[in-house]
Parts: sequence; C-alpha cells; structure tokens
Amino acid sequence: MSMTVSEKILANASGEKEVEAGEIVMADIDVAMTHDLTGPLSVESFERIRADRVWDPERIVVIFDHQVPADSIEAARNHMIMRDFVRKQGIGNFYDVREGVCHQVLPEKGHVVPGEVVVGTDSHTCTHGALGAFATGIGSTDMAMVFATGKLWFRVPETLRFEITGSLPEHVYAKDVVLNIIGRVGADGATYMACEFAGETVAEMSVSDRMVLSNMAIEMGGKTGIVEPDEKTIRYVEKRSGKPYRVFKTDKDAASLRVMDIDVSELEPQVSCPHNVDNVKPVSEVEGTEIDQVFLGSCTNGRLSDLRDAAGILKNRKVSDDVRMLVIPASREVYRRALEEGLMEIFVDAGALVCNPCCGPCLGGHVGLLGPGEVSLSTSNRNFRGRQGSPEAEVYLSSAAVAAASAVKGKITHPANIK
Ligand SMILES: CC(C)[C@H](C(=O)O)[C@@H](O)C(=O)O
Ligand code: SF4
Repeated sequence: MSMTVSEKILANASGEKEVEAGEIVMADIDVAMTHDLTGPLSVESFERIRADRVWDPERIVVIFDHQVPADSIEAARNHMIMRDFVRKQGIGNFYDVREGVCHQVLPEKGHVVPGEVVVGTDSHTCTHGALGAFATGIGSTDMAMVFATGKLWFRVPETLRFEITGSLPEHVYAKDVVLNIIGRVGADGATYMACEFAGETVAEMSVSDRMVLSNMAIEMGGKTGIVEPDEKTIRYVEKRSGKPYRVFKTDKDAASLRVMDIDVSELEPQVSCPHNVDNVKPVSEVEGTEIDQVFLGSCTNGRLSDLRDAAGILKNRKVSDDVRMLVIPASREVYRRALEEGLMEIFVDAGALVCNPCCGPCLGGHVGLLGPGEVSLSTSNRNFRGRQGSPEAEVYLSSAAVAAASAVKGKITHPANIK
C-alpha cells in the first residue's frame, strides 16, 4: 500500500506492515524528552501511577531550558525535582542549566535520527521532524505512561504536503516561507495533520533552515512537521549520532496525502502581527511600526545562521537608543561558534544584551519581559496576548534579518532599507 513518510514511520514503530490515516496505533517510542517546566508534572504522574523504574533510561532525555538559571524559588524547586528523578532513574542523557533549548540541543547532540518516533512534553517537539523523524509534543501525563511503558497510542494523521518551489529572494528566509504558509492556511488549518515540507526550495535548504519550517508546524495545528531525509540529513546525523536510522519517503499516490503548491520566488519578508500567529503581512505593510524590544533567539531562530544574518546587519551599526535588543543563542554550541566567528563582539559593540542559551522571553516566563503597551519584534514562534509579558504588550514575529534591521532603526524595517 502507498503510504506517507509519517504513516511509514508509525507502521514501523507499531510492528504493522501498513497503517492508514485515522487508524489508532500503539507505537514504540524511540526518544522521550522532557524539560524543567513540564518535567515535574510527568514525574509526579509517574509516581502517582506507582511506576517504579522507567522503561529505558537510555531513551529518555532531560534538559533544562525554560527557566535557566532558576529565576524563582519555584523554578529552583522544579530543577531539584528533575535532578533527583534523573539520579534515581539513572538517566545519562541529562543536560542541566548550561546547554540550551531542547529542540536545538537534541538534534545537535545526536539524539534524533531519521525514522524514529520522538515525543516531548513540549509542543515544538515537531521541530525534530526536520530530520525525517515522526516527532510530536505530548502532555506531561502521557509522558508518565511513556516513561513507564515505552509506548504511546497515536491516531495516524493525514498528511498535508507543502510542495515549495522557487529560489528565495534576497533577505527572504525559511522563517518567511513558514510564516507565509501559516498566514494562508490559518492557525487551525492543519489541525492534527502531518505537515510535510518538500520541493526544490526545501531541498536547497540547510538542515537548520528546515528546522524553522518544522518548528512552526504546530502553529497551524500540525501534529508534526516533517521533511523527508536526504543526503544533507544523513550528513548532519552521521556527524552527531551513532544511532542506526531508517530513511522513509512519501509515496506520491498515498491515499491520505493532500498537496499544496507554494511558490516563493516573489516572496517578501513576512511579519506575523499581534495577537495571532496567522495574522501575517508582508513587511512593507507594517514597516515603520515603532518597537521597544527585539528578541533574537528561541528554538525557531536562535541558530548560528540566524546569528550570522543578524550580525551581518549589525556590524558597524548600533541598536537604536529606543530599543533593547536581546540575543539568546539557542544552544551552547551555537554560542561557542558565534564567539569563534566574532559575532558576539558585533552584538556587544552594537549595544545588544547577550544572554545564556535558554528560551528567554519567548514564553514570558524568564528574562526580558514586556511592560504594558510595549511592542516587541521577536524571532520566536508565538505572539498570543501576554506571550512575552504584559497582556497589554504586542508581539510581532519575523526573521533574524528583519529583527536586526528593525533593532537598528527602532521600528519595523525591511533589511534592504537600513542604509
Ligand atoms: C512550556 C511548554 C509547555 C511550552 C510548549 O509546549 O510549547 C513552551 O515551550 C512554549 O513554547 O509555549
Ligand atoms: S524557545 Fe520558546 S517555543 Fe521554543 S521551547 Fe522555548 S518557550 Fe517553547
């Protein structure tokens, strides 16, 4: 039977020859990730169901990223609960406060390979689909069951495949592509679907750019965001992981497959406007909007290429006196490489604040919150009311290049217009 890549992975994981969209399967979990914010509830539920030992400590990854270093007594207590769990269960894959955002660190450290089923107690776990895995966010209580049994049930999703063609114009990035798609499809337009990103534009993209696409699949309701593995994926994975992998691809005549064609050759930089991610406009329509803060970072756009794009614009320029700019590398590896390349010097000289790798103000729980009436331009993935602090603040979302150009001007600016 013809199947999509997601169906093939779920069939393989549940010991079936074939599965169909809509069917319920019980799948073996390859990687189970939890973090400092949602982990304590999983641990509590695990104890409540009287589970004693986790099914396989090697398949569990625990990472602290949302509130690091601890910014409250409650956060410190959460860290203690998780450190204790890790110790008791003998979990070796543990990243304490220093490593960065889960969705960057897991791929970087080789925890994810093509063909796997990856679950995490975080909605942006879909990011890992960029490596050809079926990756999805689950609830903390579901995770307790995964910890205990190594299995989880899934309804096999239908697939919505975006066939993306055309070369990206200057100043246009993966972020613009995915914002444009979300603007067209709507925040609930792909609910419970496997969003598949394909076509020549995706083939041209680096693995890190593909992660931007997969990362935002959840913002249109997607169950996962997946890219079929190719040589770039294999190269990325072989450099970082010794795990065996399986390459699955979509059969074009799979019954559950819907295809949407997207041509990006004329695309302008895109901005998602308050207070919904699908309120997407070309930058020219919002150019000149005054901003108070720029946040360059997160699991969407805190990677080395984003820091490079921003530094390219900030070099020999200054962040506007009216703007606070926060630069938060997505991981320690990104931080380290940015240091080596001299990018951090550029940010500091421009007047930006560089923080330790973490989620930062992305979900309004840690550093750099907004006050009432303030406006933020952020490279992250959500702009709901109150997302980065005050419910009376406004959050716009963009690429790293638009964020950097706007930081210089103090208002939303097309990167071509900074001279
Ligand atoms: C804290 C966590 C539950 C949450 C998520 O699931 O996505 C966060 O990472 C976010 O981005 O809103
Ligand atoms: S960076 Fe933002 S979106 Fe990503 S995991 Fe952290 S809080 Fe969630």
